[in-house]
Amino acid sequence: MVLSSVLGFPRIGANREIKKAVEAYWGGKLPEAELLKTAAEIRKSNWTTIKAQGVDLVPSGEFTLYDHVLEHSVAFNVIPKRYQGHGLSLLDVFFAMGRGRQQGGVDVPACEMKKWFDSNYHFVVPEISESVEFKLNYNKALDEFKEAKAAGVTTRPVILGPISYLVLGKAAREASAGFSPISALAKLLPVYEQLLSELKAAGVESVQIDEPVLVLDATTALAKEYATAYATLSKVSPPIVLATYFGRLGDNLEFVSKLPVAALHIDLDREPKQLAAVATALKSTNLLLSLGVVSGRNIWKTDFEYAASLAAEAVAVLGESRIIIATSSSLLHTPVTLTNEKKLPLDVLDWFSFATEKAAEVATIAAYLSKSTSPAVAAALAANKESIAKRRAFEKNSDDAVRKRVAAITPEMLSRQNPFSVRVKAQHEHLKLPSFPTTTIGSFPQTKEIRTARAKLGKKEISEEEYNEFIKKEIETVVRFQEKVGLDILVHGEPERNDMVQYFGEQLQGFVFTQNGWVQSYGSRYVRPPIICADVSRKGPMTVEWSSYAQSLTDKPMKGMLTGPVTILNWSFPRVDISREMQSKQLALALRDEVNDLEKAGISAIQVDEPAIREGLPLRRVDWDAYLTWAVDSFRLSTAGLTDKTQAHSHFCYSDFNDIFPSILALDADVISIEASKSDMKLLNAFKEFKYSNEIGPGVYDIHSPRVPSVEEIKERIQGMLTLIPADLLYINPDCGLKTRGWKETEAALANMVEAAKWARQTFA
Ligand code: MET
Ligand SMILES: [Zn+2]
Repeated sequence: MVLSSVLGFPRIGANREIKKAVEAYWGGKLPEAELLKTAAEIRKSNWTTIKAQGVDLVPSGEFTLYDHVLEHSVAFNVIPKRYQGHGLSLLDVFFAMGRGRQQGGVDVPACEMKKWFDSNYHFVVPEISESVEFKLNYNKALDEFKEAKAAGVTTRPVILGPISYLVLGKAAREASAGFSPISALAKLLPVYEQLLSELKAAGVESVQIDEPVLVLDATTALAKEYATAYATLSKVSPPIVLATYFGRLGDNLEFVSKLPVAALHIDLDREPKQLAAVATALKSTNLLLSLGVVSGRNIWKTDFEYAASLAAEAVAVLGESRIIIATSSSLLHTPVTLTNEKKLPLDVLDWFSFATEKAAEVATIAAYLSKSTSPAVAAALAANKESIAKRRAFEKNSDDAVRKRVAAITPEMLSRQNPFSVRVKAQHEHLKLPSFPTTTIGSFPQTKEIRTARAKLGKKEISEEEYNEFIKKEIETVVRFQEKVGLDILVHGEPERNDMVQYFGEQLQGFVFTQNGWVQSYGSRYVRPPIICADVSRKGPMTVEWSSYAQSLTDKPMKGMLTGPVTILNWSFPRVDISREMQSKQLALALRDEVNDLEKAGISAIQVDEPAIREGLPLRRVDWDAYLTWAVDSFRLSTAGLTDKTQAHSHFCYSDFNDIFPSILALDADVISIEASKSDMKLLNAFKEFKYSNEIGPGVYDIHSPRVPSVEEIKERIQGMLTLIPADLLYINPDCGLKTRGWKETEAALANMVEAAKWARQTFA
């Protein structure tokens, strides 16, 4: 019999229960016990749901109230000194590390956060040094296994493997120069041994150990560490399913297939081509092969025939008994269930599968391969066949005008009329900017009032006119505040936007939307990615009215604000029937029209945000160039229609941009703002290597925390930047948009920022 397995499930609850509970707890409105009760309810519901779909191997232990990597850090006692000694409970230490804390005399910023591989999920980066005293503060995998058992579900605990944990970490500040986290492996392993032997003692039948770094190039050098670690762990552990995802094993297959584990999981959604090599490599071993055929990253219904054909290939080499049908990765990147979608037309709804439905998919495919004679399985197969055929028929409808326009893109369309050195003069004259210009990244606090107004509009409790009036007032408040505090390039604050991608998707042709398709981005922040389902085009101007209105209120330059083509693509669920490049170019053309319209309407600075450009980067270096070429071209295509005097801005955040810095340069944006303070200004190292010749504002303070940076602190950052960036190129701005912040801290922080900029003008200009 072929078994089915799910690698992980969303932790947010079908109705975002966790968000509500966690935020209430942070706000002091929910006691810890209640929070933990909600968490337990979600876990139980997840286990029973997955089991009810017929899945054999149900995951546990991957649940978290913030981030699963952070869970490992706190459980392993990898808690930086700055979070210790405040008398906080372990739960509050956990949250303080995730989001910072400024309360009751404690004032600590959050730990660094990074994107999880090429997804829009963010993890909290472990800080490792020689002095970390690893110990097991608690065994979450064990606790949740027992909890599931009590709820009537036997689960397969999931943990992040020791090598991935260390490789994803960074050297703590107190570590000695040249310290590499992986060198702590020998000290960390005993903790894993204890954790795993406790699982074994509790009767756990198999454990899923995630080692996603195995799909990265850099891991090849770690073959020895893998061999040592897994030789040690396999002695005390329940049988290990070694899980890889988001990419291919490549050369690492050679050593991975020799590890003393019971099974290997591979991602066949992303890398179906690796199947033949992996199956062959496992042939002479006893390992089972878990086939990730149901996408953990996208929402399209799985084509059962295709999945079964892949599985058949593996069965031919290894035999049925050595095959497991699985999701490609954790389902954490997909929404919880389709049953919450009441507004999608039925034929559209039929294209999709969310986490719950995907659990049913793995079970059905496994049953099919096991030659099940169940009528329910037969019906599911028939329904799948029909649904896939209908979707393929729909996908054939291309928009000829859009396709022709993409085909007609010329090299001239990718370049501004003059080089930056010429443009910058025209721009400074036109915009009348002081040295060290101050600006923000776009959004201002999305207050409860704003969200309520939008919800009311959605429920038709207020009219479009009333809503627009409300938004106008908001814009006016934001403009007046910026004038008062003394910012130089203003923004309208983006109050009309539910989300920086969704807002555009809703106005473009080619997208569909879910009501409840929330996916965790970080902590309690969730996004609802739009779905690209057809060729994309602009129906009409999208932001021109708001930007013009905002500009009409002030003599200061108003920055227009757009989300870039690559980011819209990377933060949507893309089509799988045409290339990402094609989708990106279609988006770029639509945005190019918007950029040109904004300029015509008198907007002289236009920011095209590309925070997600890095996360779309292929995980293997050999694949980089192809992606970066079309990504850079897409950005240039959207902005190159501007005349010299109009500034094209762009913005980047929460990724390590150092390694794609040449491509950031190649965008030829006049000004970029880039998050820098949360990653300890390490971004600035890139300036040592590459000379950035256009204008740039590395963020001077972290915006993910309500903590207000002092003037001194900002001055220090500016001083640090000036050691690497010429004074005449430097802009002063926060790390990112302020939408998650409250007004109180926003006002205080921006006032401090402006004061620091004034000091810089006096001191360095
Ligand atoms: C994640 S980047 C956000 C950029 C956007 N303009 C904002 O300010 O919110
Ligand atoms: Zn940002």
